[in-house]
Amino acid sequence: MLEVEGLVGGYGAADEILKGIDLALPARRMAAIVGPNGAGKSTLLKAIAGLLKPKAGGIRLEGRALGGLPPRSIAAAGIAFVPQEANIFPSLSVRENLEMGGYLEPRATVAQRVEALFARFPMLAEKRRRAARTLSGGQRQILAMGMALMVAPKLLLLDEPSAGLSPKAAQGLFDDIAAIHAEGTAILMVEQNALEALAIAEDGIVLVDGRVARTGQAAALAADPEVRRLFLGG
Ligand SMILES: Nc1ncnc2c1ncn2[C@@H]1O[C@H](COP(=O)(O)OP(=O)(O)OP(=O)(O)O)[C@@H](O)[C@H]1O
Repeated sequence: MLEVEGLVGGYGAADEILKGIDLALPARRMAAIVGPNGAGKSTLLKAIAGLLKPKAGGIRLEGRALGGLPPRSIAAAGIAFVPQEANIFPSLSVRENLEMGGYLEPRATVAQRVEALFARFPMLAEKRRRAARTLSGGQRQILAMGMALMVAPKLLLLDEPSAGLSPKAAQGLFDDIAAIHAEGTAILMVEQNALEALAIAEDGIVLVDGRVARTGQAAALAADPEVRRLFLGG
């Protein structure tokens, strides 16, 4: 469903963070992108979401070229991006945040999807009138994912969803991510908690210095002593 070919790009004219990335993700599949700090993992997600203009290479969703399109068109094509930071509106209520997530959708669809998300995540229903700033870190991440799910995306891009969470909160969040995937959404997730991410993903992609160093079945990569030693901190 998603094909990335020879993707080169960075933040300025001179810097090249992504040095020729190739990857493919079938429909409904989940892949974890892991690798050392500064490898370009977040940059890759930003490029797919249209926040960075690639210098070279292609990005296709179901055969349609997306490289160079504005983020709004990429969202409309079915890709929703949850950035690592500033991914909710703190002063708006939980419900208003979800409504913002669906601002491209017709009003009736928004109301329906908010109700579906309340049924799916009872915590969001319970706190629907609370300002988002009063949520815990893990609850904020669920709200941020809920906002992304408001467009019923084919592909969800998650940038370090467990960042800053306690191990227990992170595990709860990973369980929710696994459930969202099981319900049929393809997910490409960047994670520092590499082993936990590989445990819920089907595929693993190890990114090192702007290039794909290894790909394979997530479980096989997590069990590979060389991958563990070189890329996953032992
Ligand atoms: N907004 C930005 N402007 C300029 N350079 C940036 C920006 N964001 C990231 N970079 C640079 O791009 C490179 C890759 O960063 P990126 O955040 O993609 O790495 P990462 O693999 O996600 O790392 P981490 O695991 O530490 O989050 C780094 O050298 C970083 O300094």
